[in-house]
Amino acid sequence: MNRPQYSSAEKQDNSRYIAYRFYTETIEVNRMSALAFFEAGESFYKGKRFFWQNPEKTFTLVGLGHAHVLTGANHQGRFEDVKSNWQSLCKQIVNEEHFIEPILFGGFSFDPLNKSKSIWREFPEAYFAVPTFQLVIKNDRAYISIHLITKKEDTFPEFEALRKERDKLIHAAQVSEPLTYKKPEVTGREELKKASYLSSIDKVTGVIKAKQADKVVIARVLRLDFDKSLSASSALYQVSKEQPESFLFGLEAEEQFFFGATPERLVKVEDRQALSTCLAGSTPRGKTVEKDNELGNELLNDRKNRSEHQYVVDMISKVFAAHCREQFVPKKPKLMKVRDIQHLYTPVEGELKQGSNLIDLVRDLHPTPALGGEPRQSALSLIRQYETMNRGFYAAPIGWIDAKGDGEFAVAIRSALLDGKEAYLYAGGGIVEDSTPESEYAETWVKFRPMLRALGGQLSDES
Ligand SMILES: C=C(O[C@H]1C=CC=C(C(=O)O)[C@@H]1O)C(=O)O
Repeated sequence: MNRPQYSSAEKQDNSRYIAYRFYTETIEVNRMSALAFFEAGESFYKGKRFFWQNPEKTFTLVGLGHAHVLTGANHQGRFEDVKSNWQSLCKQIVNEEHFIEPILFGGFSFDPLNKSKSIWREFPEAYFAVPTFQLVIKNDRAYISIHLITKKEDTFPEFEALRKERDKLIHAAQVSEPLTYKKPEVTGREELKKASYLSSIDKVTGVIKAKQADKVVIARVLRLDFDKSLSASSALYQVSKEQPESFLFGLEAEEQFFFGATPERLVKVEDRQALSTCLAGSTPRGKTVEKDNELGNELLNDRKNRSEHQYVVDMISKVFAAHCREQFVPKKPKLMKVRDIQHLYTPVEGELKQGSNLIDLVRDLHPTPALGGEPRQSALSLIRQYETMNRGFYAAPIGWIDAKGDGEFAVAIRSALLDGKEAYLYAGGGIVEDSTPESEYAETWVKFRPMLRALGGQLSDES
């Protein structure tokens, strides 16, 4: 794979420093379908696109093409590298007056120290891009920015060509028929390493009983086969129809596409106000209002789920205490109800201290005990030992940061990796002392549902 390594905004070139220049130009356009804009990039920017929409639908982001890529293979410093390279790049922004900030979008892998065989061949430990064309829809208004990051002095012809290209993309997105795609046809399904998943739950509960850890999140993979390759646009279309109340995300890396509909915010920063969400402890939705409320109340009062949840609240509160001046943590969780599942949910808020930024929070929060466990390091080594797979970008931070430092990262759960005619779906759950393989297995079926619905897979009766 021929991908640039970490690139900093200033590099030594012929023994003198030549700075990158970061040109950005934004126009406001008539509101258009973000998916249609994503689709408009199919011919020329395939493999270099991303999509993001927050659950409130107040912020939608699409990127086409790469003005600059930051990737990483330096697991110890991957967060720092992304942070400092982005800050250096932002210092090179030429146009002081830009009413829409340029955005860096991407994610990190779950655990770079996991050396299990990986199907995530196009996704390095950190993979971020500044798009060439950036669509932002916020407050019901749409903006398209062109980004050009170059060392060249004379960029006028290049920029003119990009303006023409931008206008073609806008036109294509605006005049296209409303997107509709048929549900894909699943031709096969395999629960990968099911037996070892079930026995890992037994082993991990044993380790927890022996007091070597308090909580460990164990996940598994389901593979779906199709008769033809699915397009990234059709996958996003299906997921946006099926899961409107979650974060929707999609990240292309050459011919692989990682996408999902996650209810879990890792952290958001806006004007130095930080917000995180503790989400752990789950039960299915009931078929009737009465049953739904009954299940919800049971969850709120269930000792096992409350203890799983509390580990997350304690850890996130600790990280916020280190990075925020004041923090606000409600004493008791509430319920978050999404289409297929209800969770215990506690929001944590604070105001960033001088010197801390969004990427520092991402670095220190990942993985929370909702995806790793408690204590973190023991949980991670137990996951490496027992999970027998490589999570890639599943359960890891995915999101964006702008040139001002505002941004938002979600936890990439309820997600799948599309790879040609195959899709790999991921789901896991928090294991504590009294977890059982049967109930954990059933819970993973509930967590597979968002992606099964999107990809046309049969929902299991076991859930
Ligand atoms: C690991 C997953 O969910 C986590 C997030 C919310 C609730 C969870 C739970 O109840 O176990 C998990 O910690 C997943 O969806 O794959």
